[in-house]
Amino acid sequence: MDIRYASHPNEVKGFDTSRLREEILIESLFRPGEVTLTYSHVDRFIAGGVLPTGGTIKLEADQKEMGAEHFLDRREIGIINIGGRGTATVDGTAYDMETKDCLYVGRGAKEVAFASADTSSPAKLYFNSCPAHQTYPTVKAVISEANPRHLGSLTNSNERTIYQYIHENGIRSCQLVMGLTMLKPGNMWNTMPCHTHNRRSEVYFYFDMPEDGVVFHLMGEPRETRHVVVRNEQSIISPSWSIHSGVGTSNYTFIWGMAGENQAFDDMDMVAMKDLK
Ligand SMILES: O=C[C@H](O)[C@@H](O)CC(=O)C(=O)O
Ligand SMILES: [Zn+2]
Repeated sequence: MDIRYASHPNEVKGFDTSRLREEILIESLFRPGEVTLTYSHVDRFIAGGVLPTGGTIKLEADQKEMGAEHFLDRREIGIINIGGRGTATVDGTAYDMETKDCLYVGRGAKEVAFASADTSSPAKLYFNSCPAHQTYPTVKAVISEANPRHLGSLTNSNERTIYQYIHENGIRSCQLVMGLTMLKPGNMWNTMPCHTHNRRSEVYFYFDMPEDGVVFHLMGEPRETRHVVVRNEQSIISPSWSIHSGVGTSNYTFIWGMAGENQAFDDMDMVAMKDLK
């Protein structure tokens, strides 16, 4: 699996474009018939994707890097389908996964496997996983069961709805907080005004973008910002000290996942617009 390390903000200031991309961008998450895994030492967060184009694909532990027999021996996972209909089977129980359905699987599940209902329009299962100290029940939620929060306005080009799936008042977990944000047509900005949360790191996964569309994702300390050009179905790892915001060439959707010290979604350190550099 692809291993990423944590970097000090003072070191990141000196990175050129390719070094910054190597550290924080995950360029390829969906490969036919494979599970892709990126392991970040920031909060030991794993982000990955599964694209079942043939038979069933199992989620397996990287024996060397995880030192575990099963992927979820000491972890929990949140999975959101962004593709065609599929199934996620957890220890023999099959969960139907339509697009934008979310499945949380608690620590200790042994066999997790994925399949597409129709391989001509395969499921695309994006997931986030982090260490877990106890078992919370495995629960599925459809988008209408997620908690919607409407934010922004068309005049600020940032009208969007945040759907919270795994959070303090929704699907329970040890660390993982996860959901997705959909921008309304004509809106291109996410998370501006921006924030940091030194208590948690966060991974963004951008999708529902045209192939030639880009998001200029903004990262860095508030007074030392940098951008990374992100394309459809790519992820960005945001260390806890970094802002995470972006502007696209058209509207898009993104999945956010967080882990760390707390799960308090609103515990953010807002950055005043006058302080950005
Ligand atoms: O800590 C919370 C996260 O950064 C996101 O949920 C923000 C977001 O989806 C948005 O403003 O559109
Ligand atoms: Zn955030």
